Amino acid sequence: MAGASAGGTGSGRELVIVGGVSGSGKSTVGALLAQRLEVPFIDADSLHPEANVAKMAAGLPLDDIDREPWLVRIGEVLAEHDSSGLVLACSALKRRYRDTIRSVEPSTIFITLSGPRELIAARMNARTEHFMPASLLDSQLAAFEPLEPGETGADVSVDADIDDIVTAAFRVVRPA
Ligand SMILES: Nc1ncnc2c1ncn2[C@@H]1O[C@H](COP(=O)(O)OP(=O)(O)OP(=O)(O)O)[C@@H](O)[C@H]1O
Ligand SMILES: O=C(O)[C@H](O)[C@@H](O)[C@H](O)[C@H](O)CO
Repeated sequence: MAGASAGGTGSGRELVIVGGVSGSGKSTVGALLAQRLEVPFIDADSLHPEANVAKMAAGLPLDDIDREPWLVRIGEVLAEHDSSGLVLACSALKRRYRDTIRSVEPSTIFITLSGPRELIAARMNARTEHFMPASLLDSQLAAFEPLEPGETGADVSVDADIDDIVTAAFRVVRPA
C-alpha cells in the first residue's frame, strides 16, 4: 500500500482529507467517515472559486494555476479545525497539491480513494444533480498521483461496499 498509514493520534481531533478523482466517492465516504470519527465534514467543492466550478461545468479541466489558491484555502480550513478535527473531501490529485496542503497544515492525513475506471464512470453517470461532467474523468485519472512513501495516510479501494470502505478509512486514521 503506497504511503505510510501512520494514522492519527486517536485524539478525536484528526485532520483528514479524503481524496481521489471525481466520482470516486470522496463526498460520500468523507461524510460517513466524519460521522464515525465524530468530527465535522466539509466538501472542498464549496471552497472552489466560482470560476473553477464554471470551468469544470463547461467541461474544461482545472490546471495547477486554477487549483493553487483553492489548495491553500483548504490547508487554512484544516488548520482552523485543529481543535475539533475535520474530514474534508478534496481531490488532492497530485503529490505537489498534497505538499501545498501540508505546507499549511502538516498533520493532515490523506486517504485516497481508487478503483476501476469503469466503476467510477458508472457512478458518475448515475448522478443527476452534479456540475462535474463524466467527460472529465479521464483528465482526473491522468492527473492523479498515488500517495508516495512518506506521505501520511493510505489508499483505499472503492470497489467495495460503502460500509467496508468507510471502515477501512477509519482504520487508517485510528488503527485498531
Ligand atoms: N461505495 C459506493 N458504492 C456505490 N455507490 C457509491 C459508492 N461511493 C459513492 N457512490 C456513489 O457514486 C457517486 C459519486 O460519489 P461522490 O459524489 O461521493 O464522489 P466524489 O468523489 O465526491 O465526486 P466529485 O469529486 O465529483 O464530487 C454518488 O452518486 C455516490 O452516491
Ligand atoms: O481538482 C479538481 O479537478 C477538482 O477539485 C475536481 O476534482 C472537482 O472538484 C470534483 O471532482 C468535482 O466535484
